[in-house]
Amino acid sequence: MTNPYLKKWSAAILVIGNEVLVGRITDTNSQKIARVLTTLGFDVVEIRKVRDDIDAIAEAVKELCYDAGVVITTGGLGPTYDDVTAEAIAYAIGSPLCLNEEALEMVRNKLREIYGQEIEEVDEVRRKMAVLPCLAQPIPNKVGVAPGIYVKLNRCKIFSLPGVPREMEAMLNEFVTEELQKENLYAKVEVCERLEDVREAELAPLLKKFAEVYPDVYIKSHPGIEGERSFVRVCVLASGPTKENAQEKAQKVLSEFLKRSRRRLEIEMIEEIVNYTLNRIEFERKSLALPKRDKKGVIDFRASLEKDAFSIITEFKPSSPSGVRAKWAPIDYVNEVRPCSSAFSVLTEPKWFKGSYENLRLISSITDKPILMKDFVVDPFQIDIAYAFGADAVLLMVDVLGEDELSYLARKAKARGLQTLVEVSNKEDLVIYDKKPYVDVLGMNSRDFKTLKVDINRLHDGGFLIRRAFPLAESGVKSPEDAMKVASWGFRGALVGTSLMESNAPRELCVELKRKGSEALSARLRSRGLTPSVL
Ligand SMILES: O=C(O)c1ccccc1NCC(=O)[C@H](O)[C@H](O)COP(=O)(O)O
Repeated sequence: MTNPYLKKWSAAILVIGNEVLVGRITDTNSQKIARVLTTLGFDVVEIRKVRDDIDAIAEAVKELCYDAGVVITTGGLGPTYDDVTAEAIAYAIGSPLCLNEEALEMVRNKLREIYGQEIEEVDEVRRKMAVLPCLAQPIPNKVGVAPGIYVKLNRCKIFSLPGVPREMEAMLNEFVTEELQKENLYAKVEVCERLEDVREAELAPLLKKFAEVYPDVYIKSHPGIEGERSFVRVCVLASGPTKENAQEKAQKVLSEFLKRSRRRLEIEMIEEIVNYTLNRIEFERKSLALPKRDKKGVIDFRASLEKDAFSIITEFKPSSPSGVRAKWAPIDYVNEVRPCSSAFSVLTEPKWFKGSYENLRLISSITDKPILMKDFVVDPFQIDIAYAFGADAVLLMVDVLGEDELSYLARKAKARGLQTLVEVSNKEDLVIYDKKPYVDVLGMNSRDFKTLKVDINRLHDGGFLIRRAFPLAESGVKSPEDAMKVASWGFRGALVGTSLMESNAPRELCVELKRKGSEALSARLRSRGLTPSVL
């Protein structure tokens, strides 16, 4: 029987021989066959080893043929009593055995070549090598005597090759390759690069992420040590309709991986937080019971920011790596800043920011303003968490996620009805991400993640680069003057945490930030002959 879902491009390898099982011989054939099959575009789904036993071989061939479109066996084609592959294949496909005249001629020619004389009659022992399943085609053996066997079991192509490596390789590289190239399969290309001074464990979380985000490529790390220094070779195997296409796909994923891993390792603090978050989410996936969302519907985050000339997102931030002397508990804080707040941002990261999902739920239950869940979002489960605990938008950081993972998570957020605040840390990324349709609000952070220092001058004129998304200034806005500056640089709002959390009078400060930002914005519009309509 054939598996109805059999993929003709999946392949399996069967190594036959007691000598392999008792450890007398090291099997190198399967590795070579796997490599050739992979470069031909096949997915090798299994490599199995079996003893010289007709029933065991036949059973294995049938099982492997159930799931694979191609099965290559190696070993058991010789003249001795324990060479039983031909008989086993015949048994597996339900065919009688026949003396194959073409195969006999191949054996005779080879013997003539070896002994340098005409062979009248091939003896009984050697004739055995020409007895094949009646439906089989013999495969010429350019190096040794025993012909290989090519036969089909329903849609599964079976190639039986000799166990002697040189003989096996000659058949594999010629007959088998030519036959399989007719399949018109996708081309496969592997590209690799070495990352120096890094350990495999440090890359493990990112590798896992890439395997999730790029399910159609195979990404693998190979660690090594040279003297005192450790390195990891990272390889990406991709397939495509043409070799060029596969090469391009593999190279794109590899380059993205190298860029991301170098950046993450460079920004140590972010790397530490992200790795901790990946583990935390694994734990939460098993232990956190998601509540039913209390809030009805999702509030339009962007529309709320657009209502005001200059908007303030007030952040509830109990702690942070750069230090916050927080003076406020959630309810009091919300009541204080409510009049000036266009939206709230609630930290949920527990270790460095002392945030919690409970704060998110609480704040969302006492305000009708939209809520941003502020966390290091690296896993789609966090989107479910955000929704369940009442958020209306999520933060996605370009420095943490890179382009493809970010778009994957953004699509997940959109599917939940949540909006996105995409955060970048440089102006080049502002231009790139402004074009992405899944970005609702585009924020530029003035914090240098290596030193954690904020410098709002880094945002200079950044807002003007944003044409489609809502332009938001993030971090370091402490005074009305700062609000005026970022508004004069084209930003239409600011995300403010530390200065409000540390203030004895956050309402006054927040109102002033909003007023001065709005004034600067209207002055800018008037200087361009425009009438500010939302003031
Ligand atoms: O706030 C930190 O120390 C910090 C450190 C490392 C990564 C992110 C960090 N902050 C996240 C933010 O983006 C800010 O909380 C947000 O922009 C508000 O900034 P601020 O008004 O300066 O608190």
